Amino acid sequence: MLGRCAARALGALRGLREGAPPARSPGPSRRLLSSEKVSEKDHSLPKPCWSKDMRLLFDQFMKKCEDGSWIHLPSYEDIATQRSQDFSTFIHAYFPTASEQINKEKLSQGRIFTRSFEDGLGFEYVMFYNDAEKRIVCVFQGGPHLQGMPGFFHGGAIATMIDATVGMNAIVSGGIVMTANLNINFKRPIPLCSIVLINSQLDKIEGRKLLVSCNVQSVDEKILYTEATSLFIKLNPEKEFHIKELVLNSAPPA
Ligand SMILES: CCCCCCCCCC(=O)SCCNC(=O)CCNC(=O)[C@H](O)C(C)(C)COP(=O)(O)OP(=O)(O)OC[C@H]1O[C@@H](n2cnc3c(N)ncnc32)[C@H](O)[C@@H]1OP(=O)(O)O
Repeated sequence: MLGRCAARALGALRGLREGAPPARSPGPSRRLLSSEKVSEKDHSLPKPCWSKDMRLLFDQFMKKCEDGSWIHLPSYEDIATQRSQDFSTFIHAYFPTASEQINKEKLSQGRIFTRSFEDGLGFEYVMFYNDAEKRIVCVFQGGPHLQGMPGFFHGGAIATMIDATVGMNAIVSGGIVMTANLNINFKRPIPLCSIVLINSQLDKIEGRKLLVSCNVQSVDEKILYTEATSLFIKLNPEKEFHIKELVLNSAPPA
């Protein structure tokens, strides 16, 4: 019951952004003009580069969203710099010395790393959040530019997707957080261009610390590729930020 209420509340938050695609029936993304600096395209919706299996998994999870137990998380190229100035301001105020060293001219070109590749070549993924269970499942299809050893994914690419998934779980559960520690056991190499499931779970919150674990499995769950544990530190223990809303409605303004 509580879980459903939370899911409805999250769903309501989604609706705050004008033109946000509804959770149950995602619409097509608006075509970009070449002059636009930041794309409004929701990269977590089906694209031509998605394989049949990726599309099938997306449809299965969207079905699970229908009763509100799971929530589809949209994903854009930019979150902080365009959509929420106060988010950037907070982060820069938390790290004043590091902030001074940022090249402000380059800042406007900032993009979320996992969304900076051409469609199909890098990270294609979609995340679904279960509020009652504090879980995120990420369906990940890595492209050919993520190669490490010939024919397999680069370990750094896997680590990146793990960090993005457990990080999103920590953000949705705890607010503004940063990765303090990430431990990864690579148990089996992941064939290049395959689709895997990244299952993350919030294990514990201890004051400012959030512990999140995850595994990476084949779609049929027969192969356990990777296991990881992580520690996130909450930066805003007192200050309430609309970070959940920001994540769920993270499109830059039109
Ligand atoms: C929306 C799209 C986003 C998608 C998700 C993306 C997720 C990606 C997230 C990232 O990759 S973040 C980038 C990588 N991380 C960093 O650059 C963080 C660098 N580290 C820091 O800036 C600071 O160490 C940090 C902010 C994490 C903590 O510094 P603080 O000064 O705020 O906290 P402090 O050092 O006082 O530590 C608070 C508590 O955490 C504990 N702690 C901190 N770091 C720890 C550590 N590494 N291991 C164990 N414990 C640690 C520390 O001992 C202490 O425990 P107690 O409260 O019990 O005394």
